[in-house]
Amino acid sequence: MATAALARRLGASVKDAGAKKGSGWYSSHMAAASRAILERIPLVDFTLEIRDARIPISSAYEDLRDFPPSSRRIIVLNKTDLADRRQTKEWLRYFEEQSCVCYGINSHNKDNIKEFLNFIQARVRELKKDDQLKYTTTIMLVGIPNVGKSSLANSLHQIGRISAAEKGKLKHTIVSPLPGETKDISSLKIGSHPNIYVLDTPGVLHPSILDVEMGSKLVLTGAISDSLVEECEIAEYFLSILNTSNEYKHWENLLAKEDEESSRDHKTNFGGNLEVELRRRKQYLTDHTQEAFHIPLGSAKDINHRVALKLLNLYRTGRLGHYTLDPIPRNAK
Ligand SMILES: Nc1nc2c(ncn2[C@@H]2O[C@H](COP(=O)(O)OP(=O)(O)OP(=O)(O)O)[C@@H](O)[C@H]2O)c(=O)[nH]1
Repeated sequence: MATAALARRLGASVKDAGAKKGSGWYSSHMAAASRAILERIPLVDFTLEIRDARIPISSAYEDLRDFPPSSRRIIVLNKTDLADRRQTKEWLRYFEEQSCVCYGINSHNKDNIKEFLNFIQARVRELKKDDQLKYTTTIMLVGIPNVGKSSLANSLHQIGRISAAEKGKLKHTIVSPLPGETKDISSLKIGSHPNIYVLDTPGVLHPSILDVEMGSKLVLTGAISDSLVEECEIAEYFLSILNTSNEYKHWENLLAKEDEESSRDHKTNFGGNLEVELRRRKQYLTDHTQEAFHIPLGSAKDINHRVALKLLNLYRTGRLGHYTLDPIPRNAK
């Protein structure tokens, strides 16, 4: 079946699941969080809207849709390591053309975080000229579930404190591959002179997703829990995307390239041993990729389910290539 038809079928299942009271993706904690976030927007200095770089439009935070672009609102496309690099550049250009301040980032990459911290500090200096610099700056991270708000908050906290030579224990907000794990608003210090704090907030989705294709992208990228629909249906949708892309042609190169990138990142970030890391990585990829496509004995339904889970895990961790699922709007300038 064609990708669009599969997206609509999966999106319809997501929509039906969301409509079931008490068991959908919208929970009472989201309603409370949405109100708490809206109350704080006028009080904070900056609002960072975190989106998933693979779905820059589908992952928009609904409550901010009607706010006009402003230098105090920054759109952050996170998980750029999982998206198509060329399309991310086009998306950044698109947002700039819409007069939005926009930044692309991989929250797990130390160099990205350092550059982003410099960018934030420059914005803070611009906003708080002269004596205002002695006052504390607050930055609130908002977004739909699972886009990486807590990961970004933790990374900024870690790097910010090291560069400010701050002493004391590092704090952590909850990071999880499952959506909806952050339930409270928490603050982490990311800079001194001036003091800068980030507020990590729970992910909030709109109570009803009207666009069925958007629903299918949200479940594939992990913003909506897999438990609401059949995992086989999600995997089938991913396979249809894979079939229409050229990514699989790069799979042979992907292994070598990822080895190279991963060991370089590992060395730069954590000072690891190159050879050991290369061996570990190769072994991991070989084991896991073979495991995914090896058909174990068992009922057909069980096998399909296991393969679907593995496939989704490989896709979501970037081991099957880089995909941007939202196309740039045709009427873009
Ligand atoms: N590949 C990749 N994974 C990321 C990145 N940022 C976060 N993740 C992963 O995405 C998942 C969700 O991250 P969280 O930081 O818990 O997301 P969140 O937006 O706080 O989630 P909620 O609690 O649902 O609001 C985790 O498995 C993270 O490790 C990134 O830049 N690249």
